[in-house]
Amino acid sequence: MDKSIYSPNLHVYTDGPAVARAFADHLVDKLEERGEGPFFWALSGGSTPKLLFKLLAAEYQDTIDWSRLHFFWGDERMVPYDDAESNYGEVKNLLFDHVPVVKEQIHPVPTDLEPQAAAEAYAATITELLPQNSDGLPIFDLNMLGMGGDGHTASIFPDNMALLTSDAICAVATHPESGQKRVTLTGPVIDASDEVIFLITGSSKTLRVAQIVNREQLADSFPAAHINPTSGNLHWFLDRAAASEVGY
Ligand SMILES: O=C(O)[C@H](O)[C@@H](O)[C@H](O)[C@H](O)COP(=O)(O)O
Repeated sequence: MDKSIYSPNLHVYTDGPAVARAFADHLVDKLEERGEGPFFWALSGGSTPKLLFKLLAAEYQDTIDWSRLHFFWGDERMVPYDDAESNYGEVKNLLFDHVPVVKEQIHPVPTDLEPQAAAEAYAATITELLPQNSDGLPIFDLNMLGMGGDGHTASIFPDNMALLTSDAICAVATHPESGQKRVTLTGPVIDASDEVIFLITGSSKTLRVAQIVNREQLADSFPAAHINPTSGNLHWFLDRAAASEVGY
């Protein structure tokens, strides 16, 4: 990792709910800033996003013009949508069933297909709907990511760092412990996003966050440490627990 260029904008909040609220308010600001037109948002799975989806459903019904939003996923588990493991199913239960989203603007990974076919079909949808940059890569307006305890992000795991530089838009990944098949956006597509925001909370992430933000040697082995959007709009929304070993 080129230590001279990797420096996420850190935002530290009291706890998980405060991180979720900060993200929700940022989304409102981003939509206002854009004025009008479609807004392409890639969601992530994980625990902190659950807090966000519940908050949006409870308090942001009237604050957000839901008709502008197109929903995608940074990664998805290859399970049925009604499976407890489904990232899409999670958002449907916590958010989509409670706010006036436009059904046709929800673009889940087609997990009823075989993994490779699902990745190709999902990539075709993304290519069809999103604007592209000068490299022909789709531009998400906002890419929301988490970071696993092993430093993975989306479903780019430490044992498959090649996905960080893949020329595919989406790829099939395998969870290193469970063997679960996933579809994930690749590193170059994530880095083509107009803005990338990591939501990282809890003491289980303290060491990893410190290793990456303090640019310790080990950082190179964590996929999350390599996400660096060409826009420069890289933000880490942390709670105090996750940020407690960051050297300012
Ligand atoms: O599908 C997934 O599992 C997520 O996309 C994954 O990348 C997640 O963001 C991290 O594992 C962090 O999850 P937590 O926030 O629950 O620690």
